[in-house]
Amino acid sequence: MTRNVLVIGLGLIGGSIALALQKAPEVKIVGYDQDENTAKQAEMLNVVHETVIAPEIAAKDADVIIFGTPVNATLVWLDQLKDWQLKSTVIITDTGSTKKAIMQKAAELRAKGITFIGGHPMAGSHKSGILAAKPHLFENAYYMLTPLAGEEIVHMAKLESLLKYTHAKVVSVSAHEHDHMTAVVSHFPHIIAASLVHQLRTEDDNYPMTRSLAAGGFRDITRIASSNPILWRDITLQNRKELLMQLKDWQAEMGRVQQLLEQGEAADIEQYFASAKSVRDELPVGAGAFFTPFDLYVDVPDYAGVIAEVIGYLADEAISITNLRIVESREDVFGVLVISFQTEEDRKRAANCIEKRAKFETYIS
Ligand SMILES: NC(=O)C1=CN([C@@H]2O[C@H](COP(=O)(O)OP(=O)(O)OC[C@H]3O[C@@H](n4cnc5c(N)ncnc54)[C@H](O)[C@@H]3O)[C@@H](O)[C@H]2O)C=CC1
Ligand SMILES: O=C(O)C(=O)Cc1ccc(O)cc1
Repeated sequence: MTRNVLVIGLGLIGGSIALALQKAPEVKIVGYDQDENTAKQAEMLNVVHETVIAPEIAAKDADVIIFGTPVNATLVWLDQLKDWQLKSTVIITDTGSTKKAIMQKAAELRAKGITFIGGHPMAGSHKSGILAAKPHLFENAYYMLTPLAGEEIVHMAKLESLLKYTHAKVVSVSAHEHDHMTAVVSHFPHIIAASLVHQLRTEDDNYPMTRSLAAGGFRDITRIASSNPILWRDITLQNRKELLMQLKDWQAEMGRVQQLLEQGEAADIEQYFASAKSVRDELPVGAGAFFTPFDLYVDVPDYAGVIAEVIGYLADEAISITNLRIVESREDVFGVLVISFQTEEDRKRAANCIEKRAKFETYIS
């Protein structure tokens, strides 16, 4: 029997979910986006099977409804859908980066007999919009569910039987655990990235050249400052309490750094970096990664056609790539070519192939 899925909000995440779920058998995916142009593109690019001009039109036939909207917009919809005509068996979920406020609304929905299970795929990018959507975005990433206490197992099973087509690792946590952990690894780092960019901007008057030197490390650590400001405004507002606690810890940490600098003890400063390095080096690779997990760095000399040469070797061995970019971190003759793969296996094969055939050094960041 056909499962009707309604996706509301067809940007990076809603679009990627819709594309991934098209691999499920007997699923019809209907989409809605408040932006008409996005809705048109969703149809043209076959991200969904069809679109509707108002979500309540498709909601009455939906077996599953998924919100891919910014978290404040989701709260507004959750209020409105209390008056929609819905199947008694419908499962409603979202993809939002915050969970506490959304699960408070879920409790109100439960009181009306409507099932809402919070969801958050821990994969994405600083890019937004439907054109950035891809079916494999969530592969190998954690997909957190935040059911209300006492949620029925059959409801969870129904949702999970669909989400398995994202090939993500589905785990359940409480809304509080969710908002605490994501504040640490995702939301607070966005604030730090934005603040570093603001700090760079203050250099413009006296040292305008500083910007041109912002390569390599600075670009890496501030990539997420290029994310959609509306999305991050809403996430920050909804997770304000956790973020204020993170900020307090950060200020204490900076106090520790200030002391290290004032004391100027080489061994203590080295230890500070060494202990951070050992924790960073032990972080799991590939699991729960936010961006392309399987990047391979290739040291390539600067001559015409070098990229085509490397890609040619990979094509010869039928190793498919998902992305390609140059990191402009060096001013000398060597650049760093970063090639992304879908799996660890592909990355290993590519490293062997490039080292053997091109004799260029490769490494993993
Ligand atoms: N960007 C990321 O990497 C990740 C984002 N998320 C969460 O996923 C959700 C969507 O984020 P993205 O896809 O990145 O954003 P996006 O900006 O790419 O897409 C959002 C879409 O929702 C539409 N929209 C906005 N307000 C709407 C409304 N009131 N009704 C209907 N449609 C509306 C927009 O037109 C747009 O197409 C957010 O809740 C975000 O917190 C979750 C994981 C990763
Ligand atoms: O691009 C990145 O590294 C991200 O941080 C993507 C991201 C954004 C929001 C989320 O809730 C989860 C992941």
